[in-house]
Amino acid sequence: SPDEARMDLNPSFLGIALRSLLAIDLWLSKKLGVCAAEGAAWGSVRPLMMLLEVSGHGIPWLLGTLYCLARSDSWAGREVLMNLLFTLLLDLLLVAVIKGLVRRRRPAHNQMDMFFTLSVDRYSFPSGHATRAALVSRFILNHLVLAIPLRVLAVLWALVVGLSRVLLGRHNVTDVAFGFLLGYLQYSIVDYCWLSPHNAPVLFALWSPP
Ligand SMILES: CC(C)=CCC/C(C)=C/CC/C(C)=C/CC/C(C)=C/COP(=O)(O)O
Repeated sequence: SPDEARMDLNPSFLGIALRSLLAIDLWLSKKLGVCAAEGAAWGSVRPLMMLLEVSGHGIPWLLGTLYCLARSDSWAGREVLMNLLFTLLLDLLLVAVIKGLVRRRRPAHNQMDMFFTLSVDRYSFPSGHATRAALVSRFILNHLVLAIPLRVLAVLWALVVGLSRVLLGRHNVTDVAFGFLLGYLQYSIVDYCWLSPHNAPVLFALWSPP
């Protein structure tokens, strides 16, 4: 119809801005994917990036939290760990739903050699490592009493995990940027819905101290 033709010929400012952002994103992400393969410009740093990948993977965080929960002998410790577990599971669910809805393909230069992935992890938006890094870092800063250097380290770790996703070629810059934002917001949700023996007594009765 004439109306549709007019819309095609006069794309909105938002449409142009989004398309430009995506073009810059693809161009920048390709340039930054310097560890995407052994033979890439920074291929020798790839093992270090893979180590960062493991440090932000869901499996070690879930198993580590479950292990600490099983060993915890205080109510306060169990409460924090139970909420961390809830946070990690909520994050997996939310990222899987968004990845499944958006279905953005991973960058062409990525090698799909990640360990232990879910089927939705063939998609790249948002970066699950970035969401986890942001929320775990915020969780740690808010619930552990740490010296300043360790607090700085927690923030640096999250930033470096996010950066490593782009350097490895796993993600575009916008996947990681949105991942950070989502992880940050998810922490606010968890803080708001904080589980305690008062509002979830059954859950805590399951994990009575040994
Ligand atoms: C152990 C418990 C309590 C539950 C297990 C729940 C479950 C289904 C865990 C799966 C964990 C898993 C395989 C996570 C995938 C992590 C990953 C590779 C994400 C991709 O990150 P991205 O940054 O590349 O998007």
